[in-house]
Amino acid sequence: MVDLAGLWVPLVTPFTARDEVDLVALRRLASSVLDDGAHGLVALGTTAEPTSLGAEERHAVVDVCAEVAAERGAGLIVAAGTNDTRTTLARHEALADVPGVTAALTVVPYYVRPTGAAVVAHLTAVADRSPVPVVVYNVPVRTGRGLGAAALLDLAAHPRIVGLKQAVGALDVDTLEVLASAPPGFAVLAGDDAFIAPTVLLGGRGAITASAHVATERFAALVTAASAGRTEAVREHAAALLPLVTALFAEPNPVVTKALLHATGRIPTPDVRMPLLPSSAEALTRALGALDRVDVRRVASEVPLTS
Ligand SMILES: O=C(O)C1=N[C@H](C(=O)O)C[C@H](O)C1
Repeated sequence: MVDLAGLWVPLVTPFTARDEVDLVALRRLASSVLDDGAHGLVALGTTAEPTSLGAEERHAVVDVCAEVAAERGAGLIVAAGTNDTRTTLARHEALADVPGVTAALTVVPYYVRPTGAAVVAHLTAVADRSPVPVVVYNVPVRTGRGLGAAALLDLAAHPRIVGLKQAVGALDVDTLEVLASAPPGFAVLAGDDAFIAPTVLLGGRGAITASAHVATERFAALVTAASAGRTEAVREHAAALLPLVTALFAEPNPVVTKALLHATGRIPTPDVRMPLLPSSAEALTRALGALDRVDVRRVASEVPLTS
């Protein structure tokens, strides 16, 4: 049984002023979110700007995340999907050499626009050969192709496909069908930060949440409360966090999050690589205000302990 329950933070890639990956800052960030209640780390998620990293940089990022996860006994998901099957297979096979990987995150191939049947064939071929379990990443706004309930439930029946990061911008009927009908060992994770509460209340196992770089304790408490069905607490946490989530996603992820982490002294620069542009001053001001209004101390007793 793969343990995907809880809050997973897809880490940004901090850059130095010389545009190098700052592995020291990455290590610090990874440790801090685990200290603050995250169950695990996601390396090379969309938030990490993976398409702007070279092969050596990608390896270095994964190595740091693997080290920190191992030190803390935390989970590690590594995003290994891309838009061609051969490269996707090679990236999954390479995970055999990374210790402690909980699962690979495998995105629906973007840009190419294969048929639904072809996307299922791609994900099945990858899962057949992957040395680690696979979590499917369904994010049509980024990929141009979305998977509906029938395809997702087909994939959920594969013994190596253990979960779904669902990011369809809504709690739609397909998501409800998957939550209702997926096998017990299959974990649905909220992939849109604004939809953690309803997804987990309806049976989702947790969330992969870029916003949780900040106010991590409160996001962890939200997931914990929703998993336990404590609806009053869920409403309170979700209401407190929504302005922060909308502020962080006012511009393309992760530009505002990086600006906020820099402004609060947690990464050395707010820099993103082109084609992203840095956050506007207005978006940062709004995010700082939203973060200021989240009371993280309200939740101390609800944060699950990591080892
Ligand atoms: O990197 C991720 O994983 C996430 N990416 C999403 C996106 O940028 O679309 C947002 C989500 O919080 C996690």
